Amino acid sequence: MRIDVVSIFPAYLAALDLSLVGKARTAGLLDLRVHDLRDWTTDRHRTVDDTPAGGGAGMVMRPDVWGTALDDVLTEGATLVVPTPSGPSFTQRTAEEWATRPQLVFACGRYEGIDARVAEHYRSAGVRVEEASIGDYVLNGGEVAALVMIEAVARLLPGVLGNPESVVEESHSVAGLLEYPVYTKPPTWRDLEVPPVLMSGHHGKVARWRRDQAIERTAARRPDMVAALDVDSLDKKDRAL
Ligand SMILES: COc1cccc(COC(=O)c2cn[nH]c2)c1
Repeated sequence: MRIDVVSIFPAYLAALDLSLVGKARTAGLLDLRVHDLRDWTTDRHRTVDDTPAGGGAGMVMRPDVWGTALDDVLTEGATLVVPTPSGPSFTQRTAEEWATRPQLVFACGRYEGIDARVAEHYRSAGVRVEEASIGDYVLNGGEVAALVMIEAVARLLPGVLGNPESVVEESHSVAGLLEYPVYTKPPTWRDLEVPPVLMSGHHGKVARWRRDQAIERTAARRPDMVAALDVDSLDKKDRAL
């Protein structure tokens, strides 16, 4: 998979050279390229923004500079991702879908955002354009959101994570449930005990306890997710436990 990030703060993306994503790059599993949007400016001041049409505070990123940059970066079958507070929520399902794409191009907006005609132009040119939000808050730019989404996608790529089982088991992957609480040694720590069932060696009981914990946690912390639960599939899995 190829991932490109276009930003006026390319240094922000240096974190991608570390750990998991860094290993995936050196192993050739991920072709990650970071670009400075200002490389596509033509004026002496390397201007990327201008005042908002219709007035109002702040600045808007110009369509012409973004257009020349994205024309150079987008390849056949690419998905253009625009991190923005006003996009649909990025979830584990989104990460799973994007992990199958040949190329993701992240357009990191700053200021008040990017001229809306950029997304409109590429959509009408047949490019898959996905505006995506990582949460209901406003950041100063899309770079941090791009880091979040790239990590969530990259770790799903075959060979990137040492231990593939841990991808399946974990939170938000099992039937839309939150993850159960985890424990390790020592069996007692500051008078707190590991739940005895986990020390029983009875795998069926452990699996059921974990399932029950995941359901309880989801109901307590994320009632919104309970509404979307596929109870039948839960039942089926429960009967198998
Ligand atoms: C492209 O237009 C804009 C405008 C304003 C801020 C940003 C940066 O993204 C976020 O703030 C964000 C992404 N998910 N949750 C918050 C982009």
